[in-house]
Amino acid sequence: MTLIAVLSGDGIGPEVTAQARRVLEAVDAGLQFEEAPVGGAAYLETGLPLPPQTLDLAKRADAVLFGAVGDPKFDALARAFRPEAAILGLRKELGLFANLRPAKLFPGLEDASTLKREVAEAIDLIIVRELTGDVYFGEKGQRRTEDGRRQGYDVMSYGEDEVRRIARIGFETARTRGGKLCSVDKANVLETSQLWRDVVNEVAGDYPDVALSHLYVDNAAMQLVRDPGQFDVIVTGNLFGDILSDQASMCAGSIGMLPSAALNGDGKGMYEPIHGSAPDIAGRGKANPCAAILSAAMLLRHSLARGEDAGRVEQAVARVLADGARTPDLGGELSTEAMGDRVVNALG
Ligand SMILES: NC(=O)C1=CN([C@@H]2O[C@H](COP(=O)(O)OP(=O)(O)OC[C@H]3O[C@@H](n4cnc5c(N)ncnc54)[C@H](O)[C@@H]3O)[C@@H](O)[C@H]2O)C=CC1
Ligand SMILES: CC(C)CC(=O)C(=O)O
Ligand SMILES: [Mg+2]
Repeated sequence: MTLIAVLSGDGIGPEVTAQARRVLEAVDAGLQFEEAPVGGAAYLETGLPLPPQTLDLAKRADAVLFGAVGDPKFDALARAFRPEAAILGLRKELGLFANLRPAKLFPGLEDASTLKREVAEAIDLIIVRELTGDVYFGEKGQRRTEDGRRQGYDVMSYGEDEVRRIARIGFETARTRGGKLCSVDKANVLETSQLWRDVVNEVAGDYPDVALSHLYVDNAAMQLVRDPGQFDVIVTGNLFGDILSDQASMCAGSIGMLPSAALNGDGKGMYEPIHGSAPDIAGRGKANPCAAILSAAMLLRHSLARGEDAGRVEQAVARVLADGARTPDLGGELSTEAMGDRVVNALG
């Protein structure tokens, strides 16, 4: 029996996750699903954003299908109780250090991209984002300086082992694609980045067949909109990867199009769209479910070793988009559920 934990969360999380689950059910009626509350929904139910029974389910399951967490109504809570603590906790507890975020333009979405058609057409890259380190997990807090002023701090740090293992994922990913890896850092200013760059260069010795380059993150952000076709695989830290992937999503037409896989290097994975809970459109059937559906395809490929089924789902999404199916973010009028219907029907 294959068990999928479904943690759909807040805002549009449940709306898009429902469509991803339907697609998985259409691919294999034998998959078992178990749902558990997470994020703001879990806080309201249990007083905790990541209750022990939810974490236990995520650990027991063969894979986790995750929606999104967060809502402004929880902003005043202490950090440990905010919905976002749940996703950071899951990533840490499950050891999901490698986040794959593919960005490519599906044929038909050229006009949805913020880039000129001929520039947009070339985007087909994967951001390999480190996911359990960096400022998100360093010491943090607020304090008073000696003169009584408030100060906030978040410590950015990386150990060499953390950099080495994500660099290896970057090189291995590049090997399966175009053989090009671009490491993104801020080594002209940050010690963390200098270590990052040194370690990536050391690991490169094991991958002479991969062409390695380095970019500072500010330049990388600019290059991503100037000429995204130059990138094959980008490997970068947690913070930079978070920001660059949202940016890459608009090159590919919408933040509602980008899926992700968070992996522990041993088959365990959590699969989620890169977007958040989108409180501005939640509850109105306006969310694009494609990112969640494509995340389900990544689940099939990476946790269930069912690459052929993953390809079927990706082709179904490509087919309905080529036929003109569009949610509002892509300039259309289809509801979240209607878009899910189209993809399920295209699966045949
Ligand atoms: N993985 C997660 O659970 C994440 C959670 N968040 C949380 O989500 C909440 C909202 O954050 P925001 O900064 O507004 O980012 P967001 O990604 O939720 O939304 C940004 C913009 O993109 C639009 N958008 C997002 N997903 C869409 C989709 N599938 N279809 C159509 N439009 C879509 C939204 O309507 C909004 O205008 C916050 O509480 C934040 O902390 C943010 C990012 C990731
Ligand atoms: C709550 C955030 C750390 C999640 C996020 O923005 C992301 O992983 O893309
Ligand atoms: Mg993000």
